[in-house]
Amino acid sequence: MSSTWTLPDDLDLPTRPDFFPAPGEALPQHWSKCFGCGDDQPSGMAMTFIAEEGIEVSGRLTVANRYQGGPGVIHGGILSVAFDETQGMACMLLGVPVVTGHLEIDFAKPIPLGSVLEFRARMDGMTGRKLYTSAEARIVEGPTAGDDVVATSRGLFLTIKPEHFTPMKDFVDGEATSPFGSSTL
Ligand SMILES: CCCCCCCCCC(=O)SCCNC(=O)CCNC(=O)[C@H](O)C(C)(C)COP(=O)(O)OP(=O)(O)OC[C@H]1O[C@@H](n2cnc3c(N)ncnc32)[C@H](O)[C@@H]1OP(=O)(O)O
Repeated sequence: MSSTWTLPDDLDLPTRPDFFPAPGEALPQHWSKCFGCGDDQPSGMAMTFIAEEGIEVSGRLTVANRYQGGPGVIHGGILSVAFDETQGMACMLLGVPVVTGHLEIDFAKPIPLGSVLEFRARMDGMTGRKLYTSAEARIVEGPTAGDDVVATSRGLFLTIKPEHFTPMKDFVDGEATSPFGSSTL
């Protein structure tokens, strides 16, 4: 089964901006306490990202034992976090903060614990504040590594003003080590 996601006809495709890291360079984390990528989040997934050619980014996740859902396999929610994070990072191309409005995943194959997953995401187009993204994941290390796509995702992100996060400021855990709400390069 796959989704019924269809892209609107009237999308613009952004070009790669000068400020974006060159292909092969690392992308900065967008928020140090983020569960997906933050280095100040000990319980987090510590994903890392690099800029690819064009308007693509890639991310890596090592499937730790604590990410288990069914016996021996990754939890679908963890996989969803990884897609959310990777597709959000693809939106860095715009240089403005975004949040996820809608995310949908197709889980195509079981992913064993201990696998290393590579996610590739891109912006498929935008209109106004709405950014349409897609991504896929492959197992690049582990007992079932190969070229097969093991999961796919489509997501809608909305640009926001930095003030979006201001009402949440009092709920941040501990001292922020990167500027609050600075989801930009
Ligand atoms: C570059 C930075 C890198 C960041 C990486 C981050 C990775 C992690 C990202 C996350 O997990 S963010 C956390 C999860 N998401 C949230 O907490 C967002 C919660 N929702 C909101 O705050 C608001 O609903 C939202 C800002 C998304 C939209 O509210 P707004 O009042 O700003 O917009 P509005 O509701 O007027 O919708 C604007 C347009 O988007 C459309 N829209 C909004 N939500 C939608 C939805 N869910 N599905 C489809 N369309 C949607 C809406 O129909 C409308 O379309 P039109 O312009 O054509 O009229």
